[in-house]
Amino acid sequence: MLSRHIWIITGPAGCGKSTIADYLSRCLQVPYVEGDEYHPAQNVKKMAEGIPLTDADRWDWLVLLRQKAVEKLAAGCDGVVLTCSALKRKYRDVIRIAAYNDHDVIVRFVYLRANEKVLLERVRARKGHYMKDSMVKSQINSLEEPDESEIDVLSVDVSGSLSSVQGAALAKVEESLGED
Ligand SMILES: Nc1ncnc2c1ncn2[C@@H]1O[C@H](COP(=O)(O)OP(=O)(O)OP(=O)(O)O)[C@@H](O)[C@H]1O
Ligand SMILES: O=C(O)[C@H](O)[C@@H](O)[C@H](O)[C@H](O)CO
Repeated sequence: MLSRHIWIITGPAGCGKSTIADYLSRCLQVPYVEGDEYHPAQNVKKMAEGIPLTDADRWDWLVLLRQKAVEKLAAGCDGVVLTCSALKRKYRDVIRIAAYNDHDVIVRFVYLRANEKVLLERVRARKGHYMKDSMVKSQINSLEEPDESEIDVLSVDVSGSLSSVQGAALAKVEESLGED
């Protein structure tokens, strides 16, 4: 059987996860699961009040996102694009379990790398979203950037224009598809 990919688009608030996930899912012609839609109401309420989530707040949500992605593959899709901040290594490990459970599944992270200044600019420019710029600091404090030991991570610098970031992300995904 052909391997099927979970492309998980990660990084802190404002790095462009939703924007890049939408683009990649259209290019790859696979469905897109928006992780933010699966936060329980109490998580959204906390974030909207400027209170960072804890590990305990995120745990069930991460397991649910893994399940949603696996369900798409089980339904016959060749792949799925999933957005999830996955700020810490142990959160990424929760998603990696999908590949341990089923060896036909390949998990690849696309980490959207941005400094605090870029994140603040993008969150401030965005209208009508519960995640305000006051949360960027806590996102960065929680972030454990993937290092070279996490060989399933494709890292993309997102400080450039949207079209350049889209191109760079797609190129890394296509290169990875060729290797897988
Ligand atoms: N490369 C880019 N250049 C300029 N603006 C961008 C770029 N990428 C994304 N944006 C804009 O930055 C804002 C944040 O992007 P987006 O909502 O996709 O981020 P996100 O990581 O999904 O955020 P969150 O985790 O808070 O939902 C949006 O207004 C988006 O249009
Ligand atoms: O783990 C987290 O703290 C959350 O997933 C956040 O990253 C938000 O979901 C996202 O930024 C919404 O704007």
